[in-house]
Amino acid sequence: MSYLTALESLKHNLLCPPFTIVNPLVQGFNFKTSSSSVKYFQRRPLFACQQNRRFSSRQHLQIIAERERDELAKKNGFDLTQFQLDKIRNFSIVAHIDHGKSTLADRLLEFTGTIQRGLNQPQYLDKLQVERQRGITVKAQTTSMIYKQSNQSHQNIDNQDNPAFLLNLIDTPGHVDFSYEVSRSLAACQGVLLVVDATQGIQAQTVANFYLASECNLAIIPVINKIDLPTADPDNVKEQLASIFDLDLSEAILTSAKTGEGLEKVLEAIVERIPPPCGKTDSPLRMLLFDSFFHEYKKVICYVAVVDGVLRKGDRIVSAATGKGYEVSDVGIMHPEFKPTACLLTGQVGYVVCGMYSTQEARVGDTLYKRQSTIEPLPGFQPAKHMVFSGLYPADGTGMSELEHAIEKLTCNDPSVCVEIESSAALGRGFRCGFLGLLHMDVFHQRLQQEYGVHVHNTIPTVPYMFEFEDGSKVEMHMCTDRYKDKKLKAIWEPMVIAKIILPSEYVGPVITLCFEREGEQLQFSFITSKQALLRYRLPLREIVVDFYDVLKTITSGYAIFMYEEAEHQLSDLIKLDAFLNNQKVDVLATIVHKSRAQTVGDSMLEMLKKYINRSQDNSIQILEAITGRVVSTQRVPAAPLERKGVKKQLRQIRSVNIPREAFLERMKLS
Ligand SMILES: Nc1nc2c(ncn2[C@@H]2O[C@H](COP(=O)(O)OP(=O)(O)OP(=O)(O)O)[C@@H](O)[C@H]2O)c(=O)[nH]1
Repeated sequence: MSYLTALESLKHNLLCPPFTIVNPLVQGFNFKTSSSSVKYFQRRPLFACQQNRRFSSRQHLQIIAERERDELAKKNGFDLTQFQLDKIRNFSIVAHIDHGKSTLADRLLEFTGTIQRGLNQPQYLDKLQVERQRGITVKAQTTSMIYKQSNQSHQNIDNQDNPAFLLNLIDTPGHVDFSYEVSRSLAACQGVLLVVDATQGIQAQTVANFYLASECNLAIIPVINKIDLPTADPDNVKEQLASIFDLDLSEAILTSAKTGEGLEKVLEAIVERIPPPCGKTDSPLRMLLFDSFFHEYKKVICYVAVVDGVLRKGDRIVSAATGKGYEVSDVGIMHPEFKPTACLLTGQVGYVVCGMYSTQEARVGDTLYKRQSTIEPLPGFQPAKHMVFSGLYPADGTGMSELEHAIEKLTCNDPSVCVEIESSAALGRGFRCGFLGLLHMDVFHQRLQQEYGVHVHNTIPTVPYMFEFEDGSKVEMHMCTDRYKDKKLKAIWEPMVIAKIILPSEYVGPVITLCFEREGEQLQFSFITSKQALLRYRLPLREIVVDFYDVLKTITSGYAIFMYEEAEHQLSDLIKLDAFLNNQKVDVLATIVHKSRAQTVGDSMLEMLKKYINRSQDNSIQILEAITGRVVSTQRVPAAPLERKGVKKQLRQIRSVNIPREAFLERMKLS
């Protein structure tokens, strides 16, 4: 574990009163510790401590801290039993990217006294370093708040004295690449706040999230945010909500997450319009595992929604997916950090620690239930649909097993990534991973480095092609492997999407040109209103995943709404280019390109290889079209003395030809 990771873990999970972070060297602390921990502190002077206490190691500190935290929780007695079903509301905040979800979530946490903070603090629920650096949410976060209605607002509901409600909020990401986080979160909710930026109006993910929530039969509360901005046009947004979603205009709540305007109305609407969960309190326990993450000491921590029954610390539970049994060692809610409770009741959302060690055990969508009871498992989740695949190989001193552990832990927190082992003659052993998009892939790499300190080389991302062989069989492939070298390739089919673009009429011309350039086939062109047009196109996925949306946003000044759904694979003019060194095929150099670009890509690959190839003997390089065997490009590299001494060490020997690692990395940038 890196020092920074340890520190973050301490900050988030360990440091509750009476612990503080101190710098013992700067503050002159006299640590009477074992010699190894003295060394530890000297190398890493920042550490957690409690005055007048001694800790012989980090583990010792951890154990003491956890024991004290549990004692504290018992003393404070966080009692969830007061929140029976009718006093619970579970909801997600959903929106298009940057419409203000996380800011609104922060304000709600402040309003309910769940967090106290000053101005200009980073967003509380965007906890990951990558989120703070990029300014976007990539991970759904769950937090509970206790909301007491004011006398005035409460008079409309019932006649008890100021009842308290347990509100479970899930803040979700807005970018389409993280939509799997949204769909899983919705499974733990009965309603959503659909936030729309008052200056931008309805956008692609507003539409996608609206339909996701509707499909789950959730109550939808439209919230028009950023009304403090001079360009805000809430009336226009209300009209859009009515025309596109058929929502009642009076349902929309106007807010400014910046100034705090409208917050109480939002909380009242949550209590009044979102139904309480409808589980059975006296049935056997059934809970949905909807998220998880890996904790250095406790191992997997599961986020669960209790659908029926009650979960208590010490209960023995079973996973419906694996049949394995566990004992619950800790249970609680996020308020706003881990708050142990004695139990979780029907309808409540919280965390469970039960000794699971990996993603093989903690499967999102799984049903957990009590041993010796018979239950019907919950429906679970649709598997994630991977749009791009890329190889990850250890780099810069990272070992294969280190990378494997890091990927295992990270996929526990991001189950939308699929992983399988692959090996390449050029890069050694690595992993082939599937992602929901390029941003998702980028964020995954960054998290590997920042949260687990591992370094990776990634291969060029590809979409999943379908290879058809002469014997009639078809196989989906996301790398140019030689696994099926005994079969004769007949054709390549590529994944397609049906794209729907809603845009102001004045931008129709440039968007039609863009779709044409990206090999799109027009399916529909119509006008929704006199000012808004609708275009539908069938497009190759490979053209979408790279930069289509960015270009579309630029040419329409950000006004186009873009959505797409999967379509069937299509037989395409694609060809596989194989590279031959001294008449022998080198699988890691193979690539798939459109026929029209075969010559250009073949030539540049050859030039690049020539630059790097070992000239100690006569070598020939050829790029061939795999199906027809047509030679696209060919070169001879004549023998010459090695230019650099010692270069041999860095070379990979393939088919008796030495190729340096950087050649493969450069090759990845081509095509
Ligand atoms: N003026 C103004 N700015 C706001 C308001 N709400 C959010 N913002 C700003 O809008 C930007 C995006 O806000 P976020 O809360 O990060 O948006 P988000 O929807 O959570 O973004 P993602 O999670 O990345 O999709 C930030 O710069 C916020 O400070 C508001 O009511 N008024």
